[in-house]
Amino acid sequence: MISLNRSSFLNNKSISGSCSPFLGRHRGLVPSAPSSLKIVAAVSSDRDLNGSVVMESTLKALRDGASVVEMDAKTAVAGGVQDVYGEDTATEDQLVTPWALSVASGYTLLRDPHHNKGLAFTDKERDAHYLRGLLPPSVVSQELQVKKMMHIIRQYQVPIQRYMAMMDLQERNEKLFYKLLIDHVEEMLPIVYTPTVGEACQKYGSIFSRPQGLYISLKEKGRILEVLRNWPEKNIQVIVVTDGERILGLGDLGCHGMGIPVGKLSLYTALGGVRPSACLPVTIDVGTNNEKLLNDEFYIGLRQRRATGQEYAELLHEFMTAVKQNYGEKVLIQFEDFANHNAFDLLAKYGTTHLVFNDDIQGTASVVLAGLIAALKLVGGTLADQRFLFLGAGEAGTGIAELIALEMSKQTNMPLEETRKNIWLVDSKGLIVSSRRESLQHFKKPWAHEHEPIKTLLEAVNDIKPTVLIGTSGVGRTFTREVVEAIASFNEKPVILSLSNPTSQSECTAEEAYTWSKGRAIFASGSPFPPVEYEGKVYVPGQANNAYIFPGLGLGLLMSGAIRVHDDMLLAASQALASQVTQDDFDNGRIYPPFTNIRKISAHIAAKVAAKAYELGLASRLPQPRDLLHCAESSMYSPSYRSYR
Ligand SMILES: NC(=O)C1=CN([C@@H]2O[C@H](COP(=O)(O)OP(=O)(O)OC[C@H]3O[C@@H](n4cnc5c(N)ncnc54)[C@H](OP(=O)(O)O)[C@@H]3O)[C@@H](O)[C@H]2O)C=CC1
Ligand SMILES: CC(=O)C(=O)O
Ligand SMILES: [Mg+2]
Repeated sequence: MISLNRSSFLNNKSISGSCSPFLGRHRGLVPSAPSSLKIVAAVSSDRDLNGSVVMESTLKALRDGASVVEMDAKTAVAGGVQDVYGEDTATEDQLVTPWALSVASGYTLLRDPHHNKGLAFTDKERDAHYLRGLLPPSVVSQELQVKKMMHIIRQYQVPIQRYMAMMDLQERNEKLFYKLLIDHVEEMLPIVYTPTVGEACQKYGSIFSRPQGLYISLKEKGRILEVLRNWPEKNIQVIVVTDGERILGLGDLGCHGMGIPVGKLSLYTALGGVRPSACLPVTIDVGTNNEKLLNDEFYIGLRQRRATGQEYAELLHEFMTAVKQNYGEKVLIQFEDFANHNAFDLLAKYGTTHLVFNDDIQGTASVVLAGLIAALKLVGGTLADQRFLFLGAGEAGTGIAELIALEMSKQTNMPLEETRKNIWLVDSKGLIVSSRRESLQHFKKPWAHEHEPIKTLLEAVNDIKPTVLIGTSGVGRTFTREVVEAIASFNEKPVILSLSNPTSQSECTAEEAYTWSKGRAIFASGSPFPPVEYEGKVYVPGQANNAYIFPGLGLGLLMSGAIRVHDDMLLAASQALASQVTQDDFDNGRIYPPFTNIRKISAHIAAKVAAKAYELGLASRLPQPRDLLHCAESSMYSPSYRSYR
């Protein structure tokens, strides 16, 4: 188990001393990503996730006792050298990070979450890796470890304790963490993701034990590239970044927003099969305007009010530039939970130069469109036959509205300006209408239709008479009984989506939607609700959450080597997700498939997204694989333990 660390350098200069000469002695056989190195060290490995092949010759050389080196496909074919540490390219006056390679064994191996197997180390491995006596004699299977962990986690009554137990496991034994998450996805998702991750962010300072992810604060201005180089993994493929200003529907949580990128990336691995070492969670700390946090002795971020304007823009620009410089053109950057006054601008600014997407605007749009396409099977008619009303006209609301309008336009050949007229949005000041145009933020302007001003949602429902009601306000219990009864009074099957997270912010509960509509609502929510029994029938609400989309979308982008995200990819992802809803789901009133099949679903989404990337000429991984679905499925990370020689 070859791991890369700086402590070995600090403890033993001769090890690091061997790094540079080592490079010199083995031109073409350079140390590259530690993740690949780990795989090289495992006897059975021949391919790492997302395609890079570990050369059989390297494996053979290792078996034959050659030095511990890695040769990736690129290096072997071109004979070139990937200077992942920046050491070769650094001039004499530039500082370099003294990364060193070492083989983890004994106590260090047990403390290395990437390689630790706990009691699952075999007797042979215990002998080979100096583990004798460091573990009790029993040898158990990974399945038994999963069973035991589930037993422990289920004993915790409080969700945050379950969250902490999961985070602890992730820090201790990564493969076991992912096996648990994958094998028990329906049960574990609400723990590592919404709603519990919301509570975890609110309490992040108090529960903080070991840091996860990379913190980039104003203190690091001018040194972000250096900071990126402190991260131990070098082959990063996906970054989820937040500045913590709009964490779920919980507002500005500053640096405590880190729980979100960490959680989202664990889903990239568990749901989308992207290997964990390729994932980098980042929190940009520009301060917080949350007074409670500023006065909280356990707050872990900068104690200052948020930087804005040029100072903010410069830090973000330095980050975006450094990411590209360090990880190349094709690293995927997912913007997450930024406030809308930055989110739209960042997406517009970097959408043309980087592989970026905003999950709250685009991922959410794609998942909701998928649900609506599926819902049409229950409601009847086409998308263009529907009238949509949103509560909330921010990132999620206008993002969804725009994608629906785009899909309608494609289906009907009507101009976008026309299809938008089927869609109405209410914000905190009431219905968005033309008389408000001048004072509206730019992303609301396309929705300012001709209409008398309306102040309340109930009035808007009664006036617009929507067939579909979508909550993206971040404010709980805003779909009141009157609102639900009103929409149910003129729709046989009203579609009601309460998208706001976490559960406390949901516009209504599943029980309220079914009861107040007398069992006629087609309901889905951002955070999960349990099944509801109403007048003897059981209704199973779906979860309209971007977690259905971003892991598969990301995998498709990586697989194809896409260089940009295109709206047609979001539409392709929606169609792929909608096609996975079965008759059995419909019979239960669901417009989304269960998360139990999510890896299969993500593979389908990835294949369609990748196909679209090739079709649009945005794919760089050539030639196009013949069977993209097989390619997606076979490249997924496996949480099963590997054998160590
Ligand atoms: N299910 C999912 O997958 C996703 C869910 N979400 C959830 O959606 C919610 C909103 O996120 P996002 O769009 O990014 O947030 P934004 O802050 O961008 O938008 C919120 C919108 O809600 C409006 N609003 C706030 N309070 C009220 C109110 N009392 N009545 C009417 N409108 C109100 C705001 O009005 P104004 O503009 O006037 O201030 C604004 O237009 C969050 O809870 C988030 O968790 C987000 C992404 C994905
Ligand atoms: C799900 C999500 O991305 C959000 O609530 O912000
Ligand atoms: Mg989000």
